[in-house]
Amino acid sequence: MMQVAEIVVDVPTMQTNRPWTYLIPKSLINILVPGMRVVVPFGNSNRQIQGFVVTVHESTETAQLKPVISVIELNPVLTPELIQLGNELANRNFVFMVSMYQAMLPNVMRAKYSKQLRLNQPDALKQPEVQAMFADRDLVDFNAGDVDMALLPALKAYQQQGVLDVVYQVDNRAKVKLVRMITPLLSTNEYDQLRHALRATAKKQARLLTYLMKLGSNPQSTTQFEKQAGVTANDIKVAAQKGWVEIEEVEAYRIPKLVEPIKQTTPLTLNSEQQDAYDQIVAAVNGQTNHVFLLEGVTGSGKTEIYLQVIAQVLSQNRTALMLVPEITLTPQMVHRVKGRFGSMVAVMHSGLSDGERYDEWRRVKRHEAQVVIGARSAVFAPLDNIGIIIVDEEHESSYKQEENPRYHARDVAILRAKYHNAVVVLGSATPSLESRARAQRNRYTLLRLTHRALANPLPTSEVVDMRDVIKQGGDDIFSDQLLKKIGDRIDRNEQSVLMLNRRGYANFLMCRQCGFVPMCPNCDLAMTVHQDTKRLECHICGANQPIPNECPMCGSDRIRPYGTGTQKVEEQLQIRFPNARIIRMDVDTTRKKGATDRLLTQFGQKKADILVGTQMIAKGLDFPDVTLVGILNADTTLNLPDFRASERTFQLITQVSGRAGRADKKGEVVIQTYNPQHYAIALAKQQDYERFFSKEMQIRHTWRYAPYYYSVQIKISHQFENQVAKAAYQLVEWLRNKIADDTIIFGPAPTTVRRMKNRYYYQILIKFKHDTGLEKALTELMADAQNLSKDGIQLAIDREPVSLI
Ligand SMILES: Nc1ncnc2c1ncn2[C@@H]1O[C@H](COP(=O)(O)OP(=O)(O)OP(=O)(O)O)[C@@H](O)[C@H]1O
Ligand SMILES: [Zn+2]
Ligand SMILES: [Zn+2]
Repeated sequence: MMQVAEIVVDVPTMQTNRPWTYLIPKSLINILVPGMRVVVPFGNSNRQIQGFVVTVHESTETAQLKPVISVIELNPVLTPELIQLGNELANRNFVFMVSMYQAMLPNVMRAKYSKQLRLNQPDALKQPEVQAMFADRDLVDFNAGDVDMALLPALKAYQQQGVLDVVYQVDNRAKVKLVRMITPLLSTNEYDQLRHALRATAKKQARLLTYLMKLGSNPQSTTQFEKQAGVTANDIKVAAQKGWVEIEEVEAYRIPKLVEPIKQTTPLTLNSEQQDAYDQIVAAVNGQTNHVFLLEGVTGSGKTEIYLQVIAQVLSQNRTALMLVPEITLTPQMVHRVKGRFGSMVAVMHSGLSDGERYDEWRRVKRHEAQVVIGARSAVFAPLDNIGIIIVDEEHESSYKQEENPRYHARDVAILRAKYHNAVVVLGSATPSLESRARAQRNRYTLLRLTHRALANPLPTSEVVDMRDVIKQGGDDIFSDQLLKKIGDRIDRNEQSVLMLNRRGYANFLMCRQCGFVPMCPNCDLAMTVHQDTKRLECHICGANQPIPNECPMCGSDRIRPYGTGTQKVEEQLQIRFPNARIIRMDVDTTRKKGATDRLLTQFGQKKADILVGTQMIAKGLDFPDVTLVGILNADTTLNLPDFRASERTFQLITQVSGRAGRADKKGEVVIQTYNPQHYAIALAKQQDYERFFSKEMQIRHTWRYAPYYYSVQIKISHQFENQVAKAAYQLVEWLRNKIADDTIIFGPAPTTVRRMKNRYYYQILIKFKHDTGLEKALTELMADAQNLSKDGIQLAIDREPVSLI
């Protein structure tokens, strides 16, 4: 009997997508446990790769097995729960196991490989240049530019003779930050005596001793010590050699910083609706029953306060809490609210952190030093033990779905994890997704409703402005008079306005008035967006950019002009109309730098600006008491998308951004500018009537057989040449037709809305079904086949419940 380990290796292909058995060498017996990262040999060449141990057991058939080479760290990085979850998700979402495991870990744990040349037989080296290369070493880094490419033929020949080997090494990039700490070893008295014994010329040592007397027995970092004592690193080294102090390296955490200090807060007294919701959730928490609640509460109804009090209850039982929020609402304001209640028990996880910060927050959770995690999508994999509650705020947000491989929906993952821990899930939103609301209708989830705002102030009143009339009367196509007047009033009253336009840049596109030419992206079938701040045209799909031409490249005319409106133009035009107004613009372009969102929102919160202009990133979560006006400049941008969720998106967006107005004691107003005033999504958003929207939209979904009545899977397929992708797509549909159930519906193949992206042509196939095991089997087969297709240059992606059909 020998100890063996089942290991999933870092080779994301269909053939390798299973655990492989390895022998555990004597030195690693009792050390190797499931969840650990290891280095193993793989393939005929035995190159070294990273693997994840999934099980350890005994076996008699071990003759053929290769041994594990080493462990990457001594503690497992995945818990048994996460391993099981990873397998389940891989299976369901047509993803490789190893890709799923890696998605659960901080970026720095993604393996990097380096290639090295190892000299085996020094005496066999005859060529002088190669001899020179190995003059003082027998390992040469292949990636670092150490190797003269002219030597490649010679190296290859030596490799074939066995003189040289190419070895692959797994680099561990997960680095702990170390700080050098200095600890005084002697008493104040002893330091004093030493100082008196010094020669008069030993000025620096005297200074060092004087400082040590002040420091008492407290350790201090060497950098701080140097600065405050006015000594050098060398002086400290001498002191250590003399036994005056001890220097050691200790681990330090990189904790993400905020502009403003955290203010501690205490629980508010809940109003009766809040209390009722709280009581039901806490009853489930106390009973440790796995249960899902849908908390449908109008904007500003105090959902966040309920979350905080439920978390407090869970913590009092020594269990842990996970709170997910969409990336764009994981604002410093939200972090302040959670840290204000739970202080250093909180770990924050989102993409705005540096790799080091993310790794350290992850370690704090892993070591049980943080019991509350607040984070965006991928935080759903936080290595928490003993979870009592999982909150998914703004549960309707499409950003919870990871759109690239490995695809997963954080809301689904949250529900799976809660099942494992017998924990409670709270899905919260003012505008729940149709899917979740429908489940509540069928009592799969418990519906909890908050129908009014927490502070007894009413919801804002909304006005819809028909922009067709405005244009007919020769008005401005960006701002209606009604909106301008209201903005002016706010400036006079020293209140604030929020204006949303869902398009960044200056203008949609550039067009020549003479010949009609529109500059297109060279890689995509999409007009390039005008950016006035950088004076460039930019493709919003692939990022390609070029200078804005002064004359038309086709006909030479200088009458080439920007068309349409983006946030930059809104800012510019607003400044012309209100020269004294202070305006902050928030979009991808102004928030790219680390900490920029925090800075801009802090400024707005401190009333250093009158108007906040932005894309949908300002629509959710913001809670500023002096915002009394919200303007939606073009409510139709999301409505016109060719997607069955267009109405739902539009309703959600208008309702959410409207909810930013009048959240404290001042009354709020909303102006909705639209070219489709009669559309039910806009009319019902004006009334903030979610329940009516829900029943209307459910009828439409039923008629057209969409979610939540049908499940859907999208297959996206692409190739460099359009005829190839079309052919493959039609063949695929033919193949599928023989495998699916009678009531399963296939749409397409059809080219995607933007036909060519990044120099590839895209086709899509949409499949709608109720229950279809034949289809499930076909899709698994297809995933295996994707690898063969990729040999012909065809890429294929299977997306369960796609959130965007564009
Ligand atoms: N019980 C309460 N007593 C007093 N103030 C409260 C209470 N509950 C919430 N508030 C306050 O009401 C405001 C709105 O609450 P909160 O931001 O939690 O609402 P929300 O439902 O999460 O809003 P949204 O969905 O619009 O982001 C906040 O300023 C909050 O401090
Ligand atoms: Zn022209
Ligand atoms: Zn492009």
